[in-house]
Amino acid sequence: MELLTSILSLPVNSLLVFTGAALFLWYYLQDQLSYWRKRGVPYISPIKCFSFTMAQTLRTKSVLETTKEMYELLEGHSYGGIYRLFRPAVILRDPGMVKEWLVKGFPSFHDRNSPPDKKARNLSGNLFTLTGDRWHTVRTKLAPAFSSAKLKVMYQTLKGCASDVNAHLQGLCSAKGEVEIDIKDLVSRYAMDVIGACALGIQCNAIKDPENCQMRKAVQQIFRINWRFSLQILLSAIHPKLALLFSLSRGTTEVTKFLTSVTKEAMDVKKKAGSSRKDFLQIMMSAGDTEIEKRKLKSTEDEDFVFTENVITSMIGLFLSAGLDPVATTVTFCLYELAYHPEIQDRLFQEIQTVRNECGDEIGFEDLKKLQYLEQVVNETLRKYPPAGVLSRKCTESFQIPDSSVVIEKGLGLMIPAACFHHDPKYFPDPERFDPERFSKENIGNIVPGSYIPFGEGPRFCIANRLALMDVKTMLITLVSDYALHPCARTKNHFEFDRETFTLNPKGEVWLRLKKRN
Ligand code: HEM
Repeated sequence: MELLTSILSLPVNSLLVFTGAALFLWYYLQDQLSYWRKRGVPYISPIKCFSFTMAQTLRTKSVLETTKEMYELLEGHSYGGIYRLFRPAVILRDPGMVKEWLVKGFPSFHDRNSPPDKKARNLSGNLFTLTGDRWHTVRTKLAPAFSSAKLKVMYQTLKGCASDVNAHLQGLCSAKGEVEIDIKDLVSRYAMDVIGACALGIQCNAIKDPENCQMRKAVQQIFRINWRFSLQILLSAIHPKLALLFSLSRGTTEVTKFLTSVTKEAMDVKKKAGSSRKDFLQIMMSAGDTEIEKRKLKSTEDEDFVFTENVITSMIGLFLSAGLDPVATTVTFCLYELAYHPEIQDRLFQEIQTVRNECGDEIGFEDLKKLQYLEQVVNETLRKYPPAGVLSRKCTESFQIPDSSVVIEKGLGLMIPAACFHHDPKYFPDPERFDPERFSKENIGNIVPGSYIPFGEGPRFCIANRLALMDVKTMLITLVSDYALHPCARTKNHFEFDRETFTLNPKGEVWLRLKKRN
């Protein structure tokens, strides 16, 4: 009543403007929210979608949980329409279509949904978020950093970190021959040392001196869903550029400052010392120099210059965070499953022993290929616990859905629910069972194409998938070779997942008993 009285007391001009704005908003919302109904596409109601968006923003549900609900609501359809607040988007439900859309249809789904920030502020200008030609330039320059020759060199770094872990565990086990340990913490420290060396060429000492490892504390923040990130998602659902207007992005100011100063320091050291180490930072610095030379740019301030310090820092932030959490959680989930499946653990141990005996104790880079069962165990871990369970794209060029008259319009978002495929009994019977046999030589051919995509699909698949697998495998070999893994009194018999992380993460500590093998 009070509102009505105040509206009626407004001057006529204001009333007209107010009514016009209200009518426009009403028409706009009506139009937007009937988008899928008008096109005859199966869809989830705007109200239901609104509840999902709010649950994600308030973190009462994770992105994965809401995606699973959407997947179930669209049962029986190959794809469906959803709404991110007022903006229509599409969810792909048929794995058979993944290649068609992400590989053949790449020009139409070239970019991710992240709002483009040309200045790459606040860790926002990395390969994951870059769009168009800038993404292409950076991806092309960085691809050789993951060649077999480069991986072989990195393998030595990984082995060096493995010896540190071994020495650390030997110390812990010296009294009783066994130790109860938060394996998530141990593995994350191991992963930090590896990626610090590969990305920046520095020693993080997370195994030897975890308390003073500022780097791990900072990098762990990057994949955390803080209020800035939730707000960014909400604002970009209203309009992609709104989030930029408020200069919001994943990194907090402190993390950005910390990484900017560490990266700058490492760059200065390299410039002075003329380092020949081919870590990721060195590769990007050289790419920047070549770019300036080739394009005869006067300065790095040129607005088309790609490898700016902001882009390099953002890339370092991405490499460090991707090398830390997804790798560490994959190893943690795997060790946990092995502790509960002694028969799988024994078979894996036997395989490692056989290969070790064949190659004179030290498993070399080329020998990794011989560990077929290890490959199956890792694949099954990534099926059951995919670190990045939902892939996203943005429609960059209108796309006609094959064998249909429906056209996906430029600007619409696309979601590919990888984790839902991995857990759908239609593609993986009894999906909660940990069963590496699904990936045996006999069975792997039966996997429905597109239903197993832990590293994504198409030209934007994970650039570092081979490094990630090598990293995960080396950690598993190190631990399984010398220690038998068991649950202990502090081990929880099921996982609760952390809703505040961008990637799949077990909430809290993961305790196991490690018993030294003879
Ligand atoms: C087990 C570990 C990892 C998993 C499961 C994983 C998974 C993924 C997935 C699903 C994507 C999105 C792919 C798509 O949209 O199609 C991705 C992208 C990416 N990942 Fe990984 N990743 C892992 C480790 C790493 C590591 C260690 C690095 C770097 C050192 C890394 C760097 C990247 C980059 C740069 C992209 C963006 C690629 C582009 O858009 O061109 N990832 N990753």
